[in-house]
Amino acid sequence: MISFDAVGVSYADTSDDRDASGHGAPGGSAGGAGTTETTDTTVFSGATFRVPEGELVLVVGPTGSGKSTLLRCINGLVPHFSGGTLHGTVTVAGRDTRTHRPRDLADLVGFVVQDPLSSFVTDTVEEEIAYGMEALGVDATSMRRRVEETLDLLGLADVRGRPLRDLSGGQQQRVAIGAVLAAGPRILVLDEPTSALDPVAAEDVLATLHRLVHDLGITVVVAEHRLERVIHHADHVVLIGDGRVSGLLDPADAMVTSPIYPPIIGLGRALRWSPLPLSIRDARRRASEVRESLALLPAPSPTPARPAALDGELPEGLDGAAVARVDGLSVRRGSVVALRSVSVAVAPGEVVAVMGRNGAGKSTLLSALVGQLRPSAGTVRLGPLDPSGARPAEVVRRAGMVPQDPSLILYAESVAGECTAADRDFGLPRGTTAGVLRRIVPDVDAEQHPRDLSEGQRVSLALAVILASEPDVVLLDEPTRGLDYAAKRRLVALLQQLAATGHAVVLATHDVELAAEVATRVVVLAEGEVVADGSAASVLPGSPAFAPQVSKILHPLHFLTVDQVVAATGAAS
Ligand SMILES: Nc1ncnc2c1ncn2[C@@H]1O[C@H](COP(=O)(O)OP(=O)(O)OP(=O)(O)O)[C@@H](O)[C@H]1O
Ligand SMILES: Nc1ncnc2c1ncn2[C@@H]1O[C@H](COP(=O)(O)OP(=O)(O)OP(=O)(O)O)[C@@H](O)[C@H]1O
Repeated sequence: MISFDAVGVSYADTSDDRDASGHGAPGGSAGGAGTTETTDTTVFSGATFRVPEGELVLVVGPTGSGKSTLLRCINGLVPHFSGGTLHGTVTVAGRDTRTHRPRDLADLVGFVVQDPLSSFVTDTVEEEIAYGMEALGVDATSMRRRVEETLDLLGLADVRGRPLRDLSGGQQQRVAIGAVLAAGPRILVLDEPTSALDPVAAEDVLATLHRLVHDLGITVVVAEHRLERVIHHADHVVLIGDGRVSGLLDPADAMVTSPIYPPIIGLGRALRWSPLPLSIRDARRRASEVRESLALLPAPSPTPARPAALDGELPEGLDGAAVARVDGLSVRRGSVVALRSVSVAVAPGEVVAVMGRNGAGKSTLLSALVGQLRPSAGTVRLGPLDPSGARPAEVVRRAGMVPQDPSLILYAESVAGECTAADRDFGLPRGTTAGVLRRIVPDVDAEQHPRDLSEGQRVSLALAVILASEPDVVLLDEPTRGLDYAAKRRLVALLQQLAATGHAVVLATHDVELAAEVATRVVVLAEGEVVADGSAASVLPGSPAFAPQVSKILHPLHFLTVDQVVAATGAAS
């Protein structure tokens, strides 16, 4: 049904001949380069595979390896709108994408892009869900029914009339998925669909996709970095990296050698399990012996190692040393009370993960900490400073935030320009920001325009700009979108280094594996209130939503990460 025959894509270095929106010149550059002297960069070549009807195929590859590019070939965005040059042939249900533009494929292929906000064409939730159906001429009665079904399916009934731009990041991602699902395409292509979803919402969306594949024969192609969320739903895996693309592989076979693998596979590999289990259930069965032997050993030391005095709740006496604190904080956003009487203090050396369902108030808390939102009650302090009354220059010295949409803090025309500007703005030695960027993702092209970066590259650039300046407290809003496991490990190392040198880190995240690796403390918000606040080892394992894979497999033992198990058993990582 989807057929790739010797497919390759290259991008011309065309920063001069693009329109301001960052999309290719109208008509694209199918088969041709831009209007200026250009050099082509090949993203991948020689992709040959066929996805049969009714399969769920997962595309796996490092940050910037070409997953989005490959997905865009399926609905014709490459070559028609993304500026890429297409080699070879892609056909979808017999239609050649070179001669069929995205709108000629819209009845067949639904596409959920990585950045939901950029895909919205209407103003409110209901309108957006109905829009795709209207465009396809679905009759009013069916449309009404499908809108209701979709609102229920994605937990959006409560926000149905709300403006899209006032929704939280996860709520926006749900709308983007719902809008595409409601139109009922035969083929669904989703680019990192769960990156902004809380763990329960992510599981719901994937269970829905699974049902569509199994019950209705829909074909689904999905690219996702959080393999722990998807791998057990996949019929086949396509690996992409170093410019090459595999054929369709059995998921368990692919995981034996894939350089990218979730913790369950890391554990299976370390303990030399064969075949490798893909589901928690299979892994738990396989792990019964290990659980027994680990139970005889002392409990693992918390990760990461940190001063004992800072473990868990902020000890009294250290209160005065808090680099950031909110007391009795309430924040109203339009008609919504996003935070209610929240009190949290963060000390130097802490890495605090703020977790909670979509819309729980995580981004609101971060925005209030940098003074972007004013309290309706309570106080916010960065050290002694009240950020909402302070000059921006005073705030940025104390707190730096990477927002959920990283492009909000990127202004320059090139990666190098962005890094130089950050060095200058923060009075850093030349090359500091570029050095931090290289530590997260080593091979970003310095001349590239930020708008042309892959999502993970763009997130990394924003992280580098903020981390390089080393403010007292670093605030990161869902910082791992687009990041592969290796980049995440490098980010974890950077954050631990910052914490070890007396800085504090607060990250709002749904990435439970990241929280398990890096958080010294976890604060859980629900409906704007703090419902848990303690060490990662005390908060994460007990929660069905936030327990990391290793914890689920070894429950009731308190192991959170593969490294802890390796350290305890002496197994090879
Ligand atoms: N429009 C474009 N013009 C020029 N280069 C591009 C363009 N889009 C992507 N690239 C480059 O092509 C490569 C592949 O990008 P792509 O977005 O397909 O990667 P990805 O695997 O989806 O990344 P991520 O995991 O970060 O989402 C990257 O090096 C990126 O910088
Ligand atoms: N600009 C806004 N205007 C009105 N309400 C808003 C606005 N931004 C967010 N909200 C609402 O405030 C509540 C908290 O949103 P917030 O973005 O803080 O949640 P979150 O926990 O970060 O969610 P997510 O995990 O989905 O990113 C949600 O109900 C959201 O819809």
